[in-house]
Amino acid sequence: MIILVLNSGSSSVKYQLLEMQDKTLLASGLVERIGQSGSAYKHERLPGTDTSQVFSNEQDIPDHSTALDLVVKLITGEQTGVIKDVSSINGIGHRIVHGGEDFNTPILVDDDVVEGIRAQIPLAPLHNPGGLAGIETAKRLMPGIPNVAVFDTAFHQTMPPEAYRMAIPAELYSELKIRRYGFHGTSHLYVAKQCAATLGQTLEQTSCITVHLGNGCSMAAVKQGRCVDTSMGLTPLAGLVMGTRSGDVDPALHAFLTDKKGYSIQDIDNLLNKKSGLLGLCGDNDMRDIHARIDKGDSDAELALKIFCRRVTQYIGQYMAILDKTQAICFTAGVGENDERVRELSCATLSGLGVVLDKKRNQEVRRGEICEISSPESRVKVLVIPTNEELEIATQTAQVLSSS
Ligand SMILES: Nc1ncnc2c1ncn2[C@@H]1O[C@H](COP(=O)(O)OP(=O)(O)O)[C@@H](O)[C@H]1O
Ligand SMILES: CC(=O)OP(=O)(O)O
Ligand SMILES: [Mg+2]
Repeated sequence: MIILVLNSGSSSVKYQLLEMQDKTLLASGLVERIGQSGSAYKHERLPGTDTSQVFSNEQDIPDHSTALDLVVKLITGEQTGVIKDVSSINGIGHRIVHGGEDFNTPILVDDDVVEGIRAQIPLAPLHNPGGLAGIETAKRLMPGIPNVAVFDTAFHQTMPPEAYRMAIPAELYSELKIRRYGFHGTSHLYVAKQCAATLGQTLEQTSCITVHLGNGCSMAAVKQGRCVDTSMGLTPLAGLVMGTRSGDVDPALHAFLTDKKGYSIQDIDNLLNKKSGLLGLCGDNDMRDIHARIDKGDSDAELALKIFCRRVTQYIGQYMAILDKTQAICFTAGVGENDERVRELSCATLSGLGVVLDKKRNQEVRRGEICEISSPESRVKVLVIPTNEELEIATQTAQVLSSS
């Protein structure tokens, strides 16, 4: 079975083509800056093999439809391709960020599902439109091939009401479904499964904290394989400090800013989503640039790093307090997998909770591999686990297709 996975963002499409029998990656790539200047693609054929070939180019890519057209050309092209034509594809798996309360499992896309995804756009304005564009374009360019939607929110649907309800008037939940949803669920689930395998047990036997630190950052408390709490909320703005998102702030900030600066709701939304986080604190949002500045003695960059890591520490403490027994803390995604300083600082004050990092192991993490970075006396294992949202989406897509 051949599955195409599309992870459509607001201005990018990441894709993977996989042969599911042995989970071989046939091709992968990224189309970025869609609709902006400097749009470009990077495509890799048979990644990680001797014959691997990388193709890239800067070219005009005005919209998602053009981007997907390009993806189809790349995977079927004479030089770049790995299949003759799209009829070899058995199914297309789409990452959809917000599924609300309606979707707690992956689902075959029909008109009702499309409408359900559209209905959540107000709660994920940066993310859901790209996902929908991916589905609509796939239907047009690859008619007859089934589409499956895999939701970021699905894994978190097992949270109990005491985790997902907010302390605001109850009718706002019944009328508008205002509650915590949580995101990056596909990544949290994949990492929890990998954690279980690393500990030599089933997912149902596994209680761990998954720490996804990428562009967007979130954490999940996983008890016996099920999510019981997570840091993002109604939208992907809540919780941890992120590249450009504030994470948790005092809710009174909105009224105060309107009063003092005359900001509109839109202004504040934009401020907290796009101009805050690490970027707002120090003017840079890529952790690598922040370290380079700290190394030159920049105190704004240092403070931004400290605030970022302190929030991670606080959430780890919170989640250890609600899990009966935390077996492991798992760092993942761009920052979590690659940034030893963030991992060290985030765990620095946790020894009282039985979490002790081994400095050397933490520095010697090998890219792309699962590594244990806690010291032998640590009561809680600390692991670095590379995430693979696309593989998890492909696996779930294949399961839906096999059972439909
Ligand atoms: N070597 C590294 N050290 C620190 N941070 C890194 C490193 N490599 C990548 N990153 C960070 O990872 C982030 C992207 O993470 P990723 O999980 O790919 O995000 P997304 O999937 O949301 O685009 C970048 O913003 C960058 O700050
Ligand atoms: C939901 C979310 O924040 O996704 P990303 O990290 O891809 O922006
Ligand atoms: Mg991501």
